[in-house]
Amino acid sequence: MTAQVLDGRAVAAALLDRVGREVSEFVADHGRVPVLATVLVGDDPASHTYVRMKANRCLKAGMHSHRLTLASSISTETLVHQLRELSDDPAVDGILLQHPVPAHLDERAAFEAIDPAKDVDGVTRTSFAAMAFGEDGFHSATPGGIMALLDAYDIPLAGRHAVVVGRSAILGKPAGMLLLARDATVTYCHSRTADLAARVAEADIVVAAVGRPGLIRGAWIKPGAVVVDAGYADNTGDVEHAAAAERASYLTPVPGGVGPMTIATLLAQTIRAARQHEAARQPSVQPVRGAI
Ligand SMILES: NC(=O)C1=CN([C@@H]2O[C@H](COP(=O)(O)OP(=O)(O)OC[C@H]3O[C@@H](n4cnc5c(N)ncnc54)[C@H](OP(=O)(O)O)[C@@H]3O)[C@@H](O)[C@H]2O)C=CC1
Ligand SMILES: Nc1nc(=O)c2c([nH]1)NC[C@@H]1CN(c3ccc(C(=O)N[C@@H](CCC(=O)O)C(=O)O)cc3)C=[N+]21
Repeated sequence: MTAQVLDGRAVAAALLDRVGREVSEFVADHGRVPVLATVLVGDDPASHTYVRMKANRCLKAGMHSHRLTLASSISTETLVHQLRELSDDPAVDGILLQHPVPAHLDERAAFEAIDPAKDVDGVTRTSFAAMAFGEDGFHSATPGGIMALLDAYDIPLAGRHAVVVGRSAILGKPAGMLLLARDATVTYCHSRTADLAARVAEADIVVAAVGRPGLIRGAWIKPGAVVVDAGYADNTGDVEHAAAAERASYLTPVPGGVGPMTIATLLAQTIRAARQHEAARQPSVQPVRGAI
């Protein structure tokens, strides 16, 4: 058996078409273009590439991107201040702070300086709680993109054993929460997991989110399992692809799988934020002046 490819590029293109149409409607209705602010700290070339890709996609979808690049030597206070300014800026609809920030900075404090109404990358604790409780809110972009990709292929999740390898706040942990919300039985694995091979071998659905090429061996995959490879180190995933494709029912390629879905989800959430932003500006019920 050779696995069917989960074509993230194609599913993302369809999603971005829809976003483009929604942006045109938004511009017609409100006379302005939605704006995504991206914040990058330091000069890691890979991070620059991702941020540039996101900005290019914004333009293609008819949105503006406002790029802020900060020196790696800045303090947490400065970064928090910059993010609060963007949060308070009425011209900004969505904010993305590229992870990871340099190690001397408090990344959590920086994420929390993002107004949850503008948290289109789903990194704040408000967004995380909404994901965990199954409430309305912005999804963490990569896990949201993974769910949209699984749904595009009608892959059933309820009652299936999902094994998530990796537990970062922007990827592994929220991916498990979203799978749990869809009634999967979820196991998290991480750097202290005792027998990774045995845990992966039990999975009906594997989500690899580590950043170590080849960590997940093809021979570990249960025949018929669905394999989602979110790893992205040197343009390479975490899964040993050729061998996994012999056993999996579905497999995401790298590139062309989770990456494009992440960007499409980010932009879909940005147009949603812009609409909510406009709705909040025009309250349908006018306050009664002098009533109290
Ligand atoms: N395609 C896309 O859109 C995106 C791709 N990525 C990619 O996904 C990968 C992970 O990103 P991110 O979550 O930010 O990375 P982090 O470095 O923040 O987290 C990595 C996770 O992997 C775990 N881990 C490390 N080594 C092992 C091991 N030997 N066995 C099992 N688990 C291990 C860590 O465990 P512990 O917690 O114990 O340290 C940690 O939870 C990267 O390659 C990144 O580039 C990320 C975001 C978006
Ligand atoms: N706060 C935050 N949110 C993120 O979503 C986030 C982040 N930080 N830090 C870095 C990672 C990495 N990431 C990628 C997004 C798209 C592709 C992508 O679209 N890649 C193309 C390849 C593009 C090419 O190289 O030509 C693909 O997989 O097909 C890759 C990687 C988002 N990340």
